Amino acid sequence: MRIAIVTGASSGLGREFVRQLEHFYRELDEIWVIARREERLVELKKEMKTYVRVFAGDMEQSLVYKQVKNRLENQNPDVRMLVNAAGFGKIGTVSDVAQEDKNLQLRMIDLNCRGLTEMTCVCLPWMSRGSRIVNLASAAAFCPQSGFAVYAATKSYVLSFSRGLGAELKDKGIWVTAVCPGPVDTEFFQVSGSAGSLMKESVMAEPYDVVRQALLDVREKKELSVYGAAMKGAEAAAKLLPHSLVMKAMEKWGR
Ligand SMILES: NC(=O)C1=CN([C@@H]2O[C@H](COP(=O)(O)OP(=O)(O)OC[C@H]3O[C@@H](n4cnc5c(N)ncnc54)[C@H](OP(=O)(O)O)[C@@H]3O)[C@@H](O)[C@H]2O)C=CC1
Ligand SMILES: CC(=O)[C@H](N)C(=O)O
Repeated sequence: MRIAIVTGASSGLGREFVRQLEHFYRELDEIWVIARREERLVELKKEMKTYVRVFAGDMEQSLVYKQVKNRLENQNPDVRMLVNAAGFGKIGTVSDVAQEDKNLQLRMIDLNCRGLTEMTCVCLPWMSRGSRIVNLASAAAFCPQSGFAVYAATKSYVLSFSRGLGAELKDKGIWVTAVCPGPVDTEFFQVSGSAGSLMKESVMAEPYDVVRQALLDVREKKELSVYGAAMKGAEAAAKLLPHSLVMKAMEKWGR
């Protein structure tokens, strides 16, 4: 049985991956979807032609990983693709966010870094030559960001982890792609607080376009998927210029 597993499938980019996977990979027998909001996952299941198996659970807790692992052990599927999309951010300085909720940033690190790593480790034994791992990093991974410091740091982890893991798995024919979009119009900003700046609003992308580009890049075994000219420019700037300069520019125009 050939399956794909998608975390964060109840909205935004994760849900869009599930929708487009059906068209990109016609040979899938099942898509397993993970998020806390079960009713959203059930809704998604209803609209899909491919069988969708729902795992409703909190990835900050251990139970859902055990449930996925048990199911993998029982069914012994070939995991053709893992999409790690579950994640969140919070706009604000480290001290302001901590004052509002002292655990929030720690939970962010837990979900964005530990959760993504744990789900990858759970799935890896069931992946084989040609399988793909798709990790939602962000353009925020390219350079530190004041006012979004913990989030950007978690995404630098995702980018670095994806590249290191990709190098480890290359000989096994398993390909890892880090997806690094700029702002995308999803529920992300309802959780994080407003996208805020005119600059962010002006480069806001649609989930459909970002995911389509990502799946094309995944097909071509690209290490990175960066959607749009503006974010490609941001990637180049962060490579070529001192980060202190890029950070100043972002402070001036980015918020
Ligand atoms: N939107 C953007 O501008 C960008 C987003 N990204 C990244 O893309 C990924 C997806 O974000 P996006 O789709 O935009 O945001 P959304 O808020 O639309 O989706 C986030 C998803 O993560 C799930 N999730 C959140 N917390 C948990 C949890 N504790 N356990 C299980 N699932 C959880 C949510 O499901 P539920 O609440 O039901 O649990 C939801 O399905 C994130 O990693 C984000 O950092 C990267 C670059 C840009
Ligand atoms: C939420 C994101 O990851 C996005 N790249 C942004 O910086 O707004």
